[in-house]
Amino acid sequence: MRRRTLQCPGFPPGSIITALQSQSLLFFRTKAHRYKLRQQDDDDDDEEERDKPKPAEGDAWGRPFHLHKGRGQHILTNPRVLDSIVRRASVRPTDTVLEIGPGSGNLTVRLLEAARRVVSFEIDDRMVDALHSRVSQLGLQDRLTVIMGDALQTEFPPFDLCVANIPYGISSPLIAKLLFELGRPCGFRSATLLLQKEFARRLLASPGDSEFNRLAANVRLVATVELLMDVSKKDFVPCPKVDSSLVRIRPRSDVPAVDLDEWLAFTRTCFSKKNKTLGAIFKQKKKIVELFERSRLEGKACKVLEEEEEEDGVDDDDDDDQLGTRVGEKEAVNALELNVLKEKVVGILKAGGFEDKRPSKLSTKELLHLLQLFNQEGVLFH
Ligand SMILES: C[S@@+](CC[C@H](N)C(=O)[O-])C[C@H]1O[C@@H](n2cnc3c(N)ncnc32)[C@H](O)[C@@H]1O
Repeated sequence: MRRRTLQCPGFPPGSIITALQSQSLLFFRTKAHRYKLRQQDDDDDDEEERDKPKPAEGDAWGRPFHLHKGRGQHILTNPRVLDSIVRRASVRPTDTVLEIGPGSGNLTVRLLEAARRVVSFEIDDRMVDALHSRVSQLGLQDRLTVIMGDALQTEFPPFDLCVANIPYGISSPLIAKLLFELGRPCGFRSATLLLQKEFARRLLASPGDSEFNRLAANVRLVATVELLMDVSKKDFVPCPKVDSSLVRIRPRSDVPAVDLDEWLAFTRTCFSKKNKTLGAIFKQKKKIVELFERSRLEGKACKVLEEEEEEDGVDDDDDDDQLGTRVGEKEAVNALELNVLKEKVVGILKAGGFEDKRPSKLSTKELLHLLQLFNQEGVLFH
């Protein structure tokens, strides 16, 4: 049977990389060489051995290996870029580094050389095995802890820096986890992450920029973001469709005193239609109902009805007619309360001068001010 195989740096001879089953020749640079990747048939093994490119990275795999695009398995193979990531991450010899998605370990081995220890989260058990073998061969195993599992679902241990070429599919929730779920202060100096270029641009956007969105607004509240370098898609195997950017995210030490859950729920509402005016967003019935359900007004409205029910001796055994009346009463009260809430919300927006403004143009200070105005009037988002 003819089977397609592909040689590439970071993989042992004979590795099967299904994501790369194209007939074309692929080229990419390494520090010293420009390696040629060539698809060959298995029955050309002898020729393959002769012609095979020297792996750019040490590796320990001795068995076929399929890369899963769905898990973002694009291996960064350019040693220049890998070295640069570690350098720009400013790793200190005393640091514990958190790495998400070590894959075959191209970045991990460099981090291990620079840091005191590395804790890596990897979801793919085949990668974990390969990483363990590779790191053991280098004698660096004592400084590496690999946690097998989904990085989003597993608690992070304390760490000084996060440095990672992450699977791009988890960029948003991972950044949210790093910045909003580790408590205050976060306890780490910075996260140096390789991200999809377009995603990185959104993260770097300022209010008024077309890319500015809820994620950028949330991140700006608690961190600063800087662009370190762009990385070509040609530096990965298999070659993804998109280019990448390395960014550094630094948690702020001066985070405004705001309930972060309340802030996140508030920006979710504000940015639900980022190019509409806040007046248009908050006048939507759906939004008012959501606010009604969450705000204290709901508590009050329901309480009134519950008290009435207690006084009337209404209980679960009431017949359907009585229940129907009750439901009708409840709906009427709810409709009234909804109108009151809508007027209140519009009044707050008008008084603060926000009715005609668009969320994508508001600074953190302005958003915080609006949230404060809402909260002062008892309108809660969380
Ligand atoms: C883009 S590759 C990076 C590999 C390596 N760091 C490199 O630079 O070549 C992403 C890695 O993350 C792993 N991964 C995907 N989803 C994950 C998750 N939710 N938690 C932990 N690891 C994950 C994949 O199996 C893959 O090894």
